[in-house]
Amino acid sequence: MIGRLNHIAIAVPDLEAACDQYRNTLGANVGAPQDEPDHGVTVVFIELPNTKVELLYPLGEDSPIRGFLDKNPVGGIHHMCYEVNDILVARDRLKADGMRVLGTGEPKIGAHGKPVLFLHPKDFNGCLVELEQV
Ligand SMILES: CC[C@H](C(=O)O)C(=O)SCCNC(=O)CCNC(=O)[C@H](O)C(C)(C)COP(=O)(O)OP(=O)(O)OC[C@H]1O[C@@H](n2cnc3c(N)ncnc32)[C@H](O)[C@@H]1OP(=O)(O)O
Ligand SMILES: [Co+2]
Repeated sequence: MIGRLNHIAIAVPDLEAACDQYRNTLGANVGAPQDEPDHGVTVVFIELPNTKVELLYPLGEDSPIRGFLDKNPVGGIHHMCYEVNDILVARDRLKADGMRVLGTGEPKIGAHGKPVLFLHPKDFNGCLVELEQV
């Protein structure tokens, strides 16, 4: 069911500082910040040869990552995003297996303009999982 690793997301307390570090200290190809109000975050993608890093910063009062940053004030790995061919088939199969799909259970359009869903971290060894339909 899951395919390529699309990205690994890191929640950061200072987006500009994290971008500077990846660009200047790590010499990475750092994209421009994208506000994603429907998801309550500002994201920056860092293109790597074999996957992407997604830097996350809270956007708005109801950001779903605010609690994470309160618990992890220096930041931390927030989620892993795997690619799937059919997100509704994947969702229904995961629900049938008793996995918790977060939010309404309906996919939202993510930062790449593709449908995404999130699966509860407690069902995946403490790892928040995002699925993106490609
Ligand atoms: C623009 C879209 C972009 C893209 O790639 O396209 C994105 O990736 S958007 C990313 C931001 N959106 C989301 O993360 C949506 C899904 N996340 C959520 O719904 C929440 O973050 C949730 C429910 C996972 C956690 O919310 P919150 O921390 O407010 O709730 P709890 O305190 O009840 O947490 C429950 C339990 O889970 C632990 N937790 C929380 N976040 C994570 C995490 N990222 N990884 C692992 N574990 C996590 C939290 O510590 C609690 O554990 P407990 O032992 O009960 O204290
Ligand atoms: Co993501």
